[in-house]
Amino acid sequence: MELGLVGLGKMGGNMRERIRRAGHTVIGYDRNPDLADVTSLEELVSKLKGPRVIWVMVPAGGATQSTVDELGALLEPGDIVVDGGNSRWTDDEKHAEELAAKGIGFVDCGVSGGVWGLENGYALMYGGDVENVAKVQPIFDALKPEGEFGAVHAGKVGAGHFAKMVHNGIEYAMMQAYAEGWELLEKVDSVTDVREVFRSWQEGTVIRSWLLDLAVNALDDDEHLDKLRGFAADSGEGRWTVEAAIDNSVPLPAITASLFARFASRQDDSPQMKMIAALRNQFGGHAVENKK
Ligand SMILES: O=C(CO)[C@H](O)[C@H](O)COP(=O)(O)O
Repeated sequence: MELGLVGLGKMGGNMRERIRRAGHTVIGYDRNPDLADVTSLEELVSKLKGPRVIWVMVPAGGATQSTVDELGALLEPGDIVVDGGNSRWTDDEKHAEELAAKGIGFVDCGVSGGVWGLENGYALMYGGDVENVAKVQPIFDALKPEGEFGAVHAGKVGAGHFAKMVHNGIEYAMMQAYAEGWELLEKVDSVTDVREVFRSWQEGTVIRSWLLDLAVNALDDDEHLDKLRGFAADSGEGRWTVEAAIDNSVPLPAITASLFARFASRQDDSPQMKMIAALRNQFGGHAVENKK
């Protein structure tokens, strides 16, 4: 089948290649002309035969919103827009309604696989009407990993991004657990080769996982991670997971703590620990450390 793909960055560029390898025609548009097959969204739409399927793979928020708005003005009834970015699931219903008013279908799809997806396939979590999902199915089949699992029609519009958001929340907590264990192992003198401990865990243990494999890759590149600064950004999915937990009164202590650990990583000094130190000093006369 034919697909229009908007956004050819780290994810979209490799997805175009994987879909082409499966024998489909992909016309890609990106603001960067070096990556694009066409020079504008208008040209992209004009080159596709209807009913069209356009997959949007741009950053969540403003960029996705403006792309959906522009496509809404260019597409025709019966066409479908797929949002494959890491959009907040609450945006999906809005996009579906906006496009439905013009007879255009909408499917949301959480995509996981990162830079390894080209070879390994992309895990897909999608939401939307059965009829709309069916029109995109050949593309889902091309992108998904080989084998029985790796793709799911999670429910109605928004369910795909909700499932991906929870996946990323779990990703936060798992990474935090490996990171904490690694720091503790590095701290003690009795363990002389932390990297080999991590490597040994890759087989037979209850904590083996792809994230653990990636941790070993990272330690092979830089045994004590000396080249890195202890700073971690976040793109929003962890926050949205915690917000959804609050809205639904679901306790998420591990995921919430892993999000907050990232915030702590952005401070050179801890204002709240100054207050703790001051209070311990006030009530117990405990020693404080003064700035040099
Ligand atoms: O979707 C992904 C992996 O599954 C992204 O790589 C992930 O969302 C990165 O998120 P953050 O910047 O918040 O760590």
